[in-house]
Amino acid sequence: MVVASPKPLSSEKLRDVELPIIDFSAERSEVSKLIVKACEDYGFFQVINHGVPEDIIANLEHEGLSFFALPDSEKQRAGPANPLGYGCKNIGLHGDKGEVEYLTLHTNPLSLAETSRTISNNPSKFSSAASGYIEAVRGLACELLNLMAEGLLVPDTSVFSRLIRDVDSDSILRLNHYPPLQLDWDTSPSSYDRIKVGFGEHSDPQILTLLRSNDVSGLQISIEDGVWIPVPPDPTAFCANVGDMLQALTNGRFVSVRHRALTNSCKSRISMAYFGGPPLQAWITAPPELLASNTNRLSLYRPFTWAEYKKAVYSLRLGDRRLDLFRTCSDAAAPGLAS
Ligand SMILES: C=C1C[C@]23C[C@@]1(O)CC[C@H]2[C@@]12CC[C@H](O)[C@@](C)(C(=O)O1)[C@H]2[C@@H]3C(=O)O
Ligand SMILES: O=C(O)CCC(=O)C(=O)O
Ligand SMILES: [Fe+2]
Repeated sequence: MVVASPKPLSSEKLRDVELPIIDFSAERSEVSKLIVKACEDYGFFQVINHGVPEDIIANLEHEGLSFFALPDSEKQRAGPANPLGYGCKNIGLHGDKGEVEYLTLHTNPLSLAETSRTISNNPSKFSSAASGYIEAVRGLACELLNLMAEGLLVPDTSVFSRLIRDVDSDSILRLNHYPPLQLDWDTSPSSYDRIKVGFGEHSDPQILTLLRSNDVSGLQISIEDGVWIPVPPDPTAFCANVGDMLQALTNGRFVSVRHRALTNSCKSRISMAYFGGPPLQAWITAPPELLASNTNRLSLYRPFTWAEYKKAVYSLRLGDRRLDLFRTCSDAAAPGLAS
């Protein structure tokens, strides 16, 4: 069957680019150089041979699929997403919509145990699958952040990872489910336009996101407005997204990647994203070594706390470029926020 794209997607360009794949089992200094290059060029890479045990991933995927298969009335017990909990089609608080249902959980063990009671009839099974996954993926995220600091020649190599290892880190686990689209036989041929936006264009606000999906395509990244690069699905890999906080912490050397997820398949897509965030009171400032490499030794962003940034995140729309609001030079700020 020919798959056509609906109006909002048809004016866009798709570009076939080979995105960086990092083999985590390769030699350390080589890995750190490649990661830095990927974060500078794309703010994105895929990690293979990452060492997160398959059964840990499979357990959480199984729990997620069981939850999303429940009748609506049962899923609603875990909602509405405010912002934690179950949400369907509404993203955030300002009218963003998408063909997605999701569960957003705080990684804090007490919060996780509490939310699990609304998610499953066997809450301890759900929370142990989620906490096993969080622990393993946080370990990988910390290692990647250490490699980034090494590659950037920052002497304090745990300067970034410390923020997400902190017991008070404000990190999130999110399960997204993009159901296969139903064919509507009795309407016009346009009902065959099967590509829909599951999760609209945005950047992730936190430091680093590690996202794992099943073998169904949908994720795309953009490094140029209106041009999209599809990410080949690989259930054995993790996608790493530089978040807004890492862009600020590297004084703009790394770019927080704009991305989105489309639903385009007869198969349902499930993704599990770990968003490594700092503690609420943490100050976001680049280490001095990264300021010195900047031509005029200035910081691109004014110092701010994650709490202050998070407030801005939740007061804005999904696609807004919020980091621009924190730039030091007013003339360098983007003229406007996306609608
Ligand atoms: C529209 C929104 C949803 C979001 C909070 C926001 O106001 C803007 C950022 C969105 C985002 C994108 C990445 C993650 O999926 C997320 C959990 C996050 O931290 O920022 C979502 C937020 C959300 O769905 O609550
Ligand atoms: O499901 C995906 O592939 C992307 C999800 C995403 O970008 C997010 O949850 O922030
Ligand atoms: Fe995202």
